[in-house]
Amino acid sequence: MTRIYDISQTIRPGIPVWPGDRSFALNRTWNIEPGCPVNVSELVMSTHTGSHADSRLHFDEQGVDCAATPLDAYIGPATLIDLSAEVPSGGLVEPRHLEGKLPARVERVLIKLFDRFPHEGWDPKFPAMHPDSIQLLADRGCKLIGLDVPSLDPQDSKTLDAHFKVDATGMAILEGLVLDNVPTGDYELIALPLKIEGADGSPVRAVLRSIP
Ligand SMILES: Nc1ccccc1C(=O)C[C@H](N)C(=O)O
Ligand SMILES: [Zn+2]
Ligand SMILES: [Zn+2]
Repeated sequence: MTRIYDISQTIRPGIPVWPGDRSFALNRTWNIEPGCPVNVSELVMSTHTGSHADSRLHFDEQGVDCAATPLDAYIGPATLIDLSAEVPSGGLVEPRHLEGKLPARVERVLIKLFDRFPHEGWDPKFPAMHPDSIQLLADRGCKLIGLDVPSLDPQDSKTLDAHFKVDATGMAILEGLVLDNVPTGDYELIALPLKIEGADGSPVRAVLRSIP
């Protein structure tokens, strides 16, 4: 019997977003009433709201958008590890944190960095990735990195060292996952970005399916 773990944030009014970014809104544009058989709404949101995928366009003006991003990285075997006790607030995931926790080859890695996901708040000191850790993952064959924190890089980064190292290694990026209450181990990941032309990021409905 396989089990599905929903590792997605609930997109809702008031969902915490990157400081200064667009708040989420769901606005009703049509209402069921005489002469109108349907309710229809519009979404107003940052492309980096909640659990999302970055496209290369997010940090590279010449990068591909979500509509042109290859999908193979977003479906398939993934390994979830928990570094929330090892990496301090404001710290970086260093290669030494990964060496004892990952096999020699790994296709996709999800890393839990929050002790408890801050559903109602924003932690500006969220842990992030050292670029050398990205290289270590790439050397082990990794083609997707997923985190529970809002960015691969620290909130105050202006150089985006981890993003550019990911770019150089061709890895796909998921951020803002909710990895609480999921046992560490091996799963099938399904987390497809929407096919939005021109988008630098896209919300995903990310799930992990247990492997029988
Ligand atoms: N909304 C923003 C506005 C300005 C600067 C960064 C963001 C981010 O969301 C960070 C993004 N999630 C990232 O890929 O690191
Ligand atoms: Zn992002
Ligand atoms: Zn990012």
